[in-house]
Amino acid sequence: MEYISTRGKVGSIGFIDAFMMGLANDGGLLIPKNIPVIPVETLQAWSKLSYTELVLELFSYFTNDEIPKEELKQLVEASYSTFRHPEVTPVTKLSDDLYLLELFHGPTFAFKDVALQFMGQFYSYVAKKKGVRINILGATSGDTGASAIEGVRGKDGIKICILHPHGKVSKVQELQMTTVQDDNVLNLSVDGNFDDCQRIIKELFADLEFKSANDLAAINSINFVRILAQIVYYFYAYFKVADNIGTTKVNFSVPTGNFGDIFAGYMAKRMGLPVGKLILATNENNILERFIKEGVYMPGDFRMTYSPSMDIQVASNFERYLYYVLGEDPELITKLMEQFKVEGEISIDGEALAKVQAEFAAHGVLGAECLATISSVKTDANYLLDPHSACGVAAAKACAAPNELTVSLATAHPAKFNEAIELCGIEQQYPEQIKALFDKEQRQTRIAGDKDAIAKAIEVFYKG
Ligand SMILES: Cc1ncc(COP(=O)(O)O)c(C=O)c1O
Ligand SMILES: N[C@@H](CCOP(=O)(O)O)C(=O)O
Repeated sequence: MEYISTRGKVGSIGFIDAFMMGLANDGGLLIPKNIPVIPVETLQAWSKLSYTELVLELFSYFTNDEIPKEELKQLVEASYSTFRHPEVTPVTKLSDDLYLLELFHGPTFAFKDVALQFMGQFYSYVAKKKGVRINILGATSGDTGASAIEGVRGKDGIKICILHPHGKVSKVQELQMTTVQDDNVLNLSVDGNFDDCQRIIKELFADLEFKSANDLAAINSINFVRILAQIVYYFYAYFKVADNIGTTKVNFSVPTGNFGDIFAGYMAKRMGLPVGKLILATNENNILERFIKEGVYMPGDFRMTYSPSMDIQVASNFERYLYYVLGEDPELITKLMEQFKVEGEISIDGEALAKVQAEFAAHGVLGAECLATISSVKTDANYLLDPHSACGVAAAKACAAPNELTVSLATAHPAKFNEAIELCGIEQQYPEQIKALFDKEQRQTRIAGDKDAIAKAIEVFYKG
């Protein structure tokens, strides 16, 4: 498998090079040159595998044997040995046609651990094998940061700097990031919102001189390995709920912000998994809902919501999807992304929009509906959803036709977002690991949302 950029100016590169490049050097996003299609007989064989066995089988289509089999197996097993559930991402039934895919059994209680536990192991492997320094730079609306830090804290040859929007993450998310005392971790608390943090790191990655001088590496979903690891659980969940592997269709409802998770679902569908609709759930920050319904991709006003990790307007992975839906034309994508930078809008219509609407449904879940969903699922099924997962369930109910089988992604544990849970009048017990955070000392640096100031701070940290 070779990897190319959505903007066409990187050439074809291998798996490890794509991992290390993160954001494509031409400013685009890396994608596999061809999407492998898995035959039905293979799907049937895969349906009997454990989670880690499935990871290895699926990765084998993407890694080109660049990592010797036995070493990859050790990395994968180490990655998922930190999960609290033996199935890694178990599926639970909410009703006859609605299932939850629980993605929060990793160390930081959010779906990010599924990919970032592996990426932590993989960065460490590459640092040792190649004798290179790795300086991770990431932006977070709360969950990626905690998970990425957990994946690499204390690891030799690796430093990590995470930008989070000051005062716009939940208390537990903030504690998870800022109570880590390892010297290889820097938390910058940025005056601004997540879009500002993401724009700044993308600009720093796009400055190739700065990127190379500082050995920058990416852990956000701009890195294709994040997407790859997230494709696995769509297959795993499908195998748990489908009666006839290869023919039964299953919808997936996905709480969405940066479009990484649902793009992994799109890839799974392109790989031959019988996915019905991909149901995109947003909160009030609903640029993607508007795109799917109207074909217009244009940021609205930033809103703080009960699901802060999804408080995102400019969705990183949208460019990857646009590339596919508009006929894999890198020149067109380059033009459209330039246009977006200048005019702040991309519009599609006609056949392209019809294609989008055939693949996706969308529902914007406002605050009241989010809280009502948490309350009703607690009452009806005695299951406590976090506010992001509640958006997924609300969208599944709004978009799936009666009797269609739907899996809704439970992307975080409710203990991370007690602010919303309390508003529902529900008292929850924190897991011990989360309770312990409140007694720890915090370390973070407040900084203006200014690219140059941030570049200076991270340079000092990486060189120190
Ligand atoms: C708990 C939670 N749910 C959903 C999302 C949205 O996922 P994505 O950004 O991949 O669309 C995020 C953030 O990414 C998150 O942290
Ligand atoms: N919601 C995310 C935002 C970053 O998304 P990513 O998937 O590109 O890392 C977060 O929790 O930080």
